[in-house]
Amino acid sequence: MLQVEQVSHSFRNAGGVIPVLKDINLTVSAGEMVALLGSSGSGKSTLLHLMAGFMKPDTGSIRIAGQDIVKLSENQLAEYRRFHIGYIFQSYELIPNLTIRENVELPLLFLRVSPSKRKKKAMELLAQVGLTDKSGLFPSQLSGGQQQRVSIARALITEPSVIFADEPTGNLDTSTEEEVLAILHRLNTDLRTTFIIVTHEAEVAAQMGRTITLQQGHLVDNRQSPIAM
Ligand SMILES: Nc1ncnc2c1ncn2[C@@H]1O[C@H](COP(=O)(O)OP(=O)(O)OP(=O)(O)O)[C@@H](O)[C@H]1O
Repeated sequence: MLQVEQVSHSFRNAGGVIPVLKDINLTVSAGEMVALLGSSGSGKSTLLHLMAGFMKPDTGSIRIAGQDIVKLSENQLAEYRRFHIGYIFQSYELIPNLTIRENVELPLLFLRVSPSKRKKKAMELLAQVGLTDKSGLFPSQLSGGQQQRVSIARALITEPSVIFADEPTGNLDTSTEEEVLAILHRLNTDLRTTFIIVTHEAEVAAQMGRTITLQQGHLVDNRQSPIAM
């Protein structure tokens, strides 16, 4: 469902050109849970941003469900992201003055879904992540792990075929990390959502079905996890 072919990318700044990704090739099948592992600065977030359509690579193609997103115009890409892609940030990125339910509903507001349908769907997803009783609270009234569960519900509300997550448990303690990873696994099993998760923790990567390792912008390893759940 996701094919990255010969993707290279550089950043330009006052000091010159910084090559960040070099000739990346990878394929992810529908329903997989994949970890992107690598040391700091190896290019994980850059690759995730390219695959999620936040920016375009210098060269190469990125096909999601057959569509090369590199070829889309900015408007088409924004539209594509709204319908097909979910994104989970390390720092949750919830809107502080909206309630938990309103935060989860937000992607559907942009898709002009009616208020009653938005509310129903948001409450269903909040139930799935165990937060029904928190729906009327504001983000600051929730713990970090609860806020990340809200952001998972928000990412799922458009029923995207793939969810990209950048260090989704990076701000959480170990037991809360386990809870959040368990929710991602359950959603993967129940909804067959594909997850691509950036992490620098080998223990998190070991819980995914496959681990792709980057080193200084090169893909150096791509293997099934021996102990994947
Ligand atoms: N907007 C930018 N402009 C210039 N250089 C950038 C930019 N974004 C990232 N880089 C550089 O690209 C390289 C890869 O960055 P990236 O954030 O993809 O790495 P990462 O593996 O996700 O690291 P970390 O684990 O620390 O988040 C780094 O050397 C970084 O300094």
